[in-house]
Amino acid sequence: MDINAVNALSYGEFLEIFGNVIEKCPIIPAAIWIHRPFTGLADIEAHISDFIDSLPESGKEGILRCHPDLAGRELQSGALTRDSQEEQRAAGFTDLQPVEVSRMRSLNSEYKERFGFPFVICARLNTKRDITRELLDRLGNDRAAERARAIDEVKKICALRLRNLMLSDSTNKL
Ligand SMILES: NC(=O)N[C@H]1NC(=O)NC1=O
Repeated sequence: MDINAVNALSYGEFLEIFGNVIEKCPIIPAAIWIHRPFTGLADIEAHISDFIDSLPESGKEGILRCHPDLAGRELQSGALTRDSQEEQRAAGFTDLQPVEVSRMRSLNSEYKERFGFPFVICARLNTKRDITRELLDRLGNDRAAERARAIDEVKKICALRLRNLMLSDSTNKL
């Protein structure tokens, strides 16, 4: 789908296709709709990024809390969004040994206990080994630095989801 096709979508169609580029936060693509016509993929990405940056810290944490845990219960019960399911699979989280699942769960809990929001990382850009190492590393950050780091990861996830949508013929979904 090229940018002209994106600009020709109705509001409802746009949300149907781009509604989950930030996990479970359709209000974000809804909010940037006003900036149409977009000049390209980078323009959509920049509007989303600016919108997120304009939020108060509580709003940014709210976005983080919309993300499911990596290797969490939702993965096991099949309750993830399709995007998240594919990303977690790409990082190897669908093939974990029970001992690896327990390790991830306990690290996720420790992280959440420390920061009050879930650990977020762009799974497609990392292996499960990188992710465990990063989680341990990032546990040493202070809350403000960690919030900013996690939001950067949200933007990376968004960039890849947008690319996927633009490269696929998403209008077929309508
Ligand atoms: N917690 C977390 O990082 N979740 C995610 N990361 C990613 O790439 N997709 C997700 O759902």
